[in-house]
Amino acid sequence: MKPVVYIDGKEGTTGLQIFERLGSREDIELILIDEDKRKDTQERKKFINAADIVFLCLPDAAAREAVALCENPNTRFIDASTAHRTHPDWDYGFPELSAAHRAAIATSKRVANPGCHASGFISSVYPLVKLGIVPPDYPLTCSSLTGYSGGGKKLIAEYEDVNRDPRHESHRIYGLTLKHKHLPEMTHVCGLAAAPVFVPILGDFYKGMASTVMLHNRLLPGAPTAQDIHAKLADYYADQTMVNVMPFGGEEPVIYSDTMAGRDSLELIVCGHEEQTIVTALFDNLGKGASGAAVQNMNLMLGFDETTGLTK
Ligand SMILES: NC(=O)C1=CN([C@@H]2O[C@H](COP(=O)(O)OP(=O)(O)OC[C@H]3O[C@@H](n4cnc5c(N)ncnc54)[C@H](OP(=O)(O)O)[C@@H]3O)[C@@H](O)[C@H]2O)C=CC1
Ligand SMILES: CC(=O)N[C@@H](CCC(=O)OP(=O)(O)O)C(=O)O
Repeated sequence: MKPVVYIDGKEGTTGLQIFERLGSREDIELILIDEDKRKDTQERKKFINAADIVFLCLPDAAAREAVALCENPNTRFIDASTAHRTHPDWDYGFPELSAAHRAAIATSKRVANPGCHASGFISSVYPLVKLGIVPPDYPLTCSSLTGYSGGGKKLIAEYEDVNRDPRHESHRIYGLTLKHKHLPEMTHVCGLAAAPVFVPILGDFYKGMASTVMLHNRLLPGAPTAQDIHAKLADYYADQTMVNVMPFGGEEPVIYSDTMAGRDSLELIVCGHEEQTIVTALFDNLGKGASGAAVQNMNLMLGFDETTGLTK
C-alpha cells in the first residue's frame, strides 16, 4: 500500500510548491480535499486522520488546530509554520545538521520544518558552534536577503499589484523591532546564549535567499582564518547532497540572492581573510527554505531516497 499524503493549505504558496513536487509521484497516494471544503474543519479532520503524512502549510494558529484535530496515532505531521519549531515534542527538520537530526526525523511523528531565514543562519552557525569554532556566547550578527514569496500570498499580491507603492523597487529592511519570528529557533537549535542581531531585507524578486553571518576571527578561540573556517565547514558537509560548501571565496566576486531560485539545495559560500569571515547561505526560500525541505523530510520519514522529486 502506498503511503497516503495530505497537504493542508495546498492553495497557499508553500502548499502549492509541495503539490508541484508531489503531484506526479507514483510512490505515494496524494489525497485532495474539495476546493470549497478546504477550510471546513470537519472535512479537514477526515483528511488528516486518513493520512500517513500531513503537510501543514497554514498560519500558525491553523497549524496548531490541525494537530489538535488528529486522533489517528499513525498520522505523521510535517509543519511548515512557526508553531512547533522549538517545541520539545517536535523534531527539527534539518537532516544535514547531524546524524542525530537525520535519525530523529526518519522515525518522527512530528517534524517542524525550518523557517527560511532560520535555515540560512542555522546551516552556517550550527556546525560552527558544534565544532567549537564559534562559542555559544559569541555576539553573532546576520543579514538575510529574501524574495517576496517568503511573505506568502499577501506579500506576493502587494508586490505584484500594478498600483503598488513605487518604493517597492528598492530593497527594504524589515524586522526593525529586532524580534523576528525566526530568532527563537535560531537560538534554540544552535544552542546560543543569546539571539543574534538579525537584519532581514526584502527585495523586488519572487524567490531566492542569501543569509550572511559575520565573524571577527580574532574574537574566536585560536583566531582561525577565513580559509580555516571554510575547510572545517567543507569537511562538515562533505557527505551531504542538499547542502554544499562552495570553493573558498565563491565562484564570482559578487553573490546574487536569487542564484538558487528553483532549486532545493543550499550552497554555503565562505569569504574573508585573516581578520574577518562571512558565511553566506544561498538557497531558494521556497526550496530548502520551505517546500523542498518539507518534501526532503517526507522522503526521509517514508524511507525513500531523500532527494526523490527534488532539484539539486
Ligand atoms: N512562503 C515562504 O517562503 C515560507 C512560508 N512558511 C510558512 O508556511 C506557512 C504557509 O505559508 P505560505 O504558504 O507562505 O502562506 P500563504 O498565505 O501563501 O498560504 C496559506 C494558506 O493557508 C490557507 N488557510 C488559512 N487558514 C486556513 C484554515 N483554517 N484551514 C485551511 N486553510 C487555511 C490560506 O487560505 P487562502 O488561500 O484562502 O488565504 C492559504 O491558502 C506559514 O506558516 C508560513 O509562515 C515557511 C517557510 C517559508
Ligand atoms: C519576506 C517575509 O516576510 N518572510 C517571512 C518569513 C517566511 C518564513 O520562513 O516563514 P515562517 O517562518 O513563517 O515559516 C518573514 O520574514 O516573516
